[in-house]
Amino acid sequence: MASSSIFNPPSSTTALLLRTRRPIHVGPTSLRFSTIHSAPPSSRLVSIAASATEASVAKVIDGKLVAKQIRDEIAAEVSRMREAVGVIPGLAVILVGDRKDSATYVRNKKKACESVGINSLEVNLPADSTEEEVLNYISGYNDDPSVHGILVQLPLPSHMDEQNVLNAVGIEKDVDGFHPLNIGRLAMRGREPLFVPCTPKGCIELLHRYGISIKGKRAVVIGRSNIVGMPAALLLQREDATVSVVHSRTSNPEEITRQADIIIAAVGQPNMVRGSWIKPGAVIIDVGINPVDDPSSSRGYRLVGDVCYEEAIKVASAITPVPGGVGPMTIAMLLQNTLSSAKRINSFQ
Ligand SMILES: Nc1nc(=O)c2c([nH]1)NC[C@@H]1CN(c3ccc(C(=O)N[C@@H](CCC(=O)O)C(=O)O)cc3)C=[N+]21
Repeated sequence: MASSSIFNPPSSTTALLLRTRRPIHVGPTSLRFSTIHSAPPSSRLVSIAASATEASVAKVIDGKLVAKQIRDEIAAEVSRMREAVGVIPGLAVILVGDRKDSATYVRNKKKACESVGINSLEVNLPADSTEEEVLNYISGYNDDPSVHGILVQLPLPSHMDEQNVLNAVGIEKDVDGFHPLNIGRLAMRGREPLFVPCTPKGCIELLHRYGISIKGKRAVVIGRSNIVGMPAALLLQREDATVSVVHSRTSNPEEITRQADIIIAAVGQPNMVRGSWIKPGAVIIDVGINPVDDPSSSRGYRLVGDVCYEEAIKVASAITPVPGGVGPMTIAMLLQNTLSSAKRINSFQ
């Protein structure tokens, strides 16, 4: 098989390869050259020499396409369960306030639910609601057998104690994976969380589905948030990577990042990771979704990642775009968590 197939995009012809999720072991060196040059070993030396002068371009990891594939798989499972036991998975989303970005995300989640046959319930509370009102809704959904997943859209208004609210979500319906018990289990060897947070789970799923092996690799996570950076580092470690976390107090972020075979960037700083930060052949998962002014766009802004895409694409072997990378995967993982919750609650395999 040509070595370039390792990074074949998930088209229908490669769907089988992708679905098997068999780890394909590719060292950083072979990653570096095999993706760009599919030449046989005898001419590899020539390829290496050429790569120093020729511009090479990273494979684009198509999160939108993979997310669509996953939604199709979920839709099939949802109807199988409905036909077998008459249960339809239900997701309750609690949105407090009227932040425009949050409203957009919630709308997208609802659309995604509809597209796979998951029921979505939504409550939009005013920004000046009390924490107690939010807790009351959570408790109602905890007791509601038609609800299998509860998501409290973040950020909450500043007068609420976010952790207190997240703690109230029943652990068996915590499809965001933000409950301290789920996070705690994620951090422990030999334990399994009921749910893994959607964004980091989507990052790992992209690596798996593109046949990029993690075991033994050097991974650098940039950012240490509770919802992305920290769980991403834990997940990579569970996948046997050697993990470093770079954050705002790291004295030499560029130097550390340049050691990485796999970079997960989740800081919310537009274009922070430059080409010079990237080891040639590294794989980049860009979680950042940052609006920057763009008068030429109809919205007046466009979205860019935490990684300078134009520079990175010339150095990396594979990279996720923004938009169309991790974002759609986050929502696909939420649907997957909701389905698996409904299956667990109903003892349906
Ligand atoms: N409890 C909670 N759980 C979350 O999972 C959660 C949250 N709160 N608060 C906000 C963040 C952000 N988030 C995104 C999901 C999808 C896209 C997404 O699909 N983005 C598209 C672009 C969308 C556009 O064009 O505007 C893309 O990257 O291609 C982005 C961001 C989930 N979050």
